[in-house]
Formats: sequence, structure tokens, C-alpha cells
Amino acid sequence: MPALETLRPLVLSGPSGSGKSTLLKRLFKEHPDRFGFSVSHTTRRKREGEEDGVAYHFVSMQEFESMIERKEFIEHAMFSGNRYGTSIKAVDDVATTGKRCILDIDSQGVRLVKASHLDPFYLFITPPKYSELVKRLTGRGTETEEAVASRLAAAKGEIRYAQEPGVHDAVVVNDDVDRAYRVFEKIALGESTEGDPFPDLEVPED
Ligand SMILES: Nc1ncnc2c1ncn2[C@@H]1O[C@H](COP(=O)(O)OP(=O)(O)OP(=O)(O)O)[C@@H](O)[C@H]1O
Repeated sequence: MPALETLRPLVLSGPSGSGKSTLLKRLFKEHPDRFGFSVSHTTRRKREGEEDGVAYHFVSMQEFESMIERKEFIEHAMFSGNRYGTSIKAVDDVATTGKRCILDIDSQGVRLVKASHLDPFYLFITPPKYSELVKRLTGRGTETEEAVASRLAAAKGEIRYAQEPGVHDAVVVNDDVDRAYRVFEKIALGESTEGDPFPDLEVPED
């Protein structure tokens, strides 16, 4: 059985474009059996071929609302008339399979996790400089100019929150991706809790 620390949920956050997906993809590729994501609850109808408890736990609106009342969700939201949420139990269930649960969330999610009974390790992924974030988000080419601008505005909020003392347990600076991955991998595997120093991101004033 792995040590307890390696089963403690890992909360990953960082501005859009900091490289969370890049690092996570590599981690899951190199350690396919060590990590997992939690299964969300939803009130939307089950589609053909979908199995309950795999992509989602399918529940009725009434059931979902009783779960809200019992404070079983870390976070929940409504999209086009359906409810979606992450329960504390779904996160704990990942640990019972011997895998470490990773939650890739924004600062709003981090605040909610902090208000819940979950006790994860909080890791912040950051670019070395704000200007680098601008370069990567523009370079990714997956967004319109408008979407990039809105992601950058959100990024400033993410960075400001992360700069508050005590929010995160460790920081990984995604400068050189191979170097950043090595620091990230050690933390994810529970081999280290030591990250990088928080850099001066030189965020421009609004
Ligand atoms: N160390 C790095 N150096 C240069 N480019 C990088 C580095 N890490 C990631 N990138 C590139 O930066 C872009 C953003 O990375 P990625 O999509 O992983 O960010 P993200 O934090 O997951 O963003 P989102 O939250 O929007 O999904 C991608 O094009 C990626 O290839």
C-alpha cells in the first residue's frame, strides 16, 4: 500500500496557459496507474453507451439537491438546465483504488476546496513571467483574440490570489518544461513537497 501522503488529493491550479495540461498529460503517460480524476455527479440524461459511475454518477434532480443540502459537494454548477458537481466522496473513492486524485481547478475551486473537509496538497503552476504567459496563450492558437484577452484578465486574478500567503503548499515554475516536469513529478509522486521559489512575475497594472 502506498504511503498516505501519496494518496492525499493533489489540487493543481494556475493561470490558463501556465502549462497544467502539458504537465498532467506527461504525468499520466509516464505513470498511468498512479493517478486518477474523480467521477462527477450530473442530473443530465445518460447517453447511449454511458455507464453509471464511469464518466459520471447519474442522479435525479431530487437526489442531487439532497446531496447539496447534506453538503456533500465540494463544488457544483448548472449548465443548460443540468446540474454537475464534484463530491467529497468521489475524490475519496479515487484513493480507495490506490491512486492519487488530481483536481485541476481554478482559484474559485481552490476557495471551495478550502471551505470543505478535504485536506489536499495545493500546488500552483506558474509561468516564469507574465509576458511569457501572453506569448504562450497567443502561440497556442486555440483561442480567438477576445478569448485570449479574457483568459489573461482571469490569469491576473489567479496570480493575485496565489500571491496571498499560505494559499499554496508549493509552486512549480514552468520555465523549461523538462525541468518543471521533474519538480512536478516528485511532488505528485509524494517524493518531495519542495517546489520552486515564487517568481516575480512582473504583472502589469490594469
Ligand atoms: N515550459 C514551457 N515552455 C514553452 N511553452 C510551453 C511550456 N509549457 C507549456 N507550453 C505551451 O504553452 C501553451 C499552454 O500550455 P497548456 O495548454 O498546458 O496550459 P494550461 O495551463 O493547461 O492552460 P488551460 O488552463 O487554458 O487549459 C501550450 O501551447 C503549451 O504547449
